[in-house]
Amino acid sequence: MSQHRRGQGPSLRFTKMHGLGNDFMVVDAISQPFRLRPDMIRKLSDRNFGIGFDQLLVVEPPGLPDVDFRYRIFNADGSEVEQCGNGARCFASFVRDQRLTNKKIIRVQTAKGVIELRVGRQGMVTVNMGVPELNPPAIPFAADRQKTVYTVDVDGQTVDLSAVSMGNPHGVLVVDNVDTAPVETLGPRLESHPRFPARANIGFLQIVDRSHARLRVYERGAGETLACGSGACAAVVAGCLRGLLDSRVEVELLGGRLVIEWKGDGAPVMMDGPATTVFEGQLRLPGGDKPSRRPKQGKPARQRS
Ligand SMILES: N[C@@H](CCC[C@H](N)C(=O)O)C(=O)O
Repeated sequence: MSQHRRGQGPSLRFTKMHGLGNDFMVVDAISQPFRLRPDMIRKLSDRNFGIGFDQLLVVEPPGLPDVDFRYRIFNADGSEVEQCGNGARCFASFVRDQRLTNKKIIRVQTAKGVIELRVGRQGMVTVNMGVPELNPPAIPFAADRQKTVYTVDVDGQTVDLSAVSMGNPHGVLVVDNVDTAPVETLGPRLESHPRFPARANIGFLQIVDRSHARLRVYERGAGETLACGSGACAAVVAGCLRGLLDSRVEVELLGGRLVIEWKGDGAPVMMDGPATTVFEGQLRLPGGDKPSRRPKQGKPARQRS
């Protein structure tokens, strides 16, 4: 429970976790009061002046029947988003470690629907990430009709990409070699491109063979990360639709490997990978950031203002 010391704000227990180096601050907002403003999230995400993380994950009681928890996700820039695949695996491991559940199959409500997490052996978790969305307005992506590959103008140059939503928006480019791909330059331009009105995560996909791929992702609201689970799912969907990949693919990211399976049209994407706990900590919040019992429902990420 939170405690107050004279002249200081309340304290907050958190756990630092990662999925293949995509790192998280995870907070149990069921057994302690919790609320953080976006500016506070940005400060805490700082790797020099804060705890350092790509995303903040918050565990809340469910708001729907037949669901175990509600899962809220905030990017390092403070924006609330709909989906985080690596975070989902850490979420499953966290709620079991904290004894919030002993179930091995956990149903979780996200801002874009319900996902199912299956806890396996040796820290591995399988996530049913749901059916990918390819309809442009639902991604959202500006296009007059649905296509597998769109040509996008970036400062006078054209780039071919696929647009996929895994609950959150992704653009996927096929490149010859991820080591030399223009992730730092093209990533931020496409992340905030006007054709992605809610911004997007941008994946650079290298096909090794039909069941192996390499991937780097410039994440919306976090920059390039060591791994992006929803990005790996979107990349495999894009690769399958382009006829370049089979239905079961090992995706090599900077931080390690994920196995992604997609059986095609109308089928959900399954993601298999590890979840790792690094340490547990307690944070003294400034007086002005008093947690409240009722966390406010945030809006999905929009254009940076
Ligand atoms: N790292 C995540 C994705 C986190 C959210 C993303 N940056 C967004 O804004 O949609 C993953 O593993 O999927």
